Amino acid sequence: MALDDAIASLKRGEFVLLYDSGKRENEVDMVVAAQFVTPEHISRMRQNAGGLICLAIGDSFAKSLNLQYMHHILSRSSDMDSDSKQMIMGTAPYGDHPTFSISINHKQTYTGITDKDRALTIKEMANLYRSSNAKKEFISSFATPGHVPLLLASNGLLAKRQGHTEMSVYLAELAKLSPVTAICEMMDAQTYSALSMEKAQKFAKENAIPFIDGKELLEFSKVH
Ligand SMILES: O=C(CO)[C@H](O)[C@H](O)COP(=O)(O)O
Ligand SMILES: [Mg+2]
Ligand SMILES: [Mg+2]
Repeated sequence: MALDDAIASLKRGEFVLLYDSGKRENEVDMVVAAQFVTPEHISRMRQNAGGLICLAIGDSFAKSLNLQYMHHILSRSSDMDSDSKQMIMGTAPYGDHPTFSISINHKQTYTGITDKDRALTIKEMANLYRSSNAKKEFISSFATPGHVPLLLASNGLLAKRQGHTEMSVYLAELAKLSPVTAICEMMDAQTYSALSMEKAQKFAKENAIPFIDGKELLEFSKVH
């Protein structure tokens, strides 16, 4: 079953391709468990996916760090005038709220954007999950703004929201890994749009990467 292969791949620190649905973004993300991330993973997401490399984190971890959604931070900001607040996107065209929070760099990075820097930021965030003093270490070891956007998974995961944020964290939990995943949308260099599900499935087959359809994952989550 594709899900067993996906869980095994995540446990080995390898990628999974994750499709949401035609009714949503109609995008396929490359997904890897953050605790295994190396500069090579970032390089492969950059070259084989090409979207925005983000870090999705589970709800209780996000709450332990007091992380908020960016659209809430901006709405509450006194630095944004009321006219400008009309720009704040609370709902995406496909109906979901964005899961963006702040963006970060680990303080030992230099510019924050190189494969080495982003791998350090991502890996150290995953390590933080196991820390007994996560909030204190988060504040002392990371800076914002940075080059790794944090995405906050909804409490209740797929029961609440069926985005790549929640689906990737759910997969990590099924794999009994830290609920922290690095994800990146796959882009199509020929069409300048998102890579189609069909082309992504072909890439998955050619590269022996498990491909997960969000529809199946949602059905699985309803009965497990
Ligand atoms: O917009 C995004 C961040 O680059 C991507 O779509 C990512 O997949 C997370 O968002 P979502 O949970 O809405 O799919
Ligand atoms: Mg998106
Ligand atoms: Mg997405």
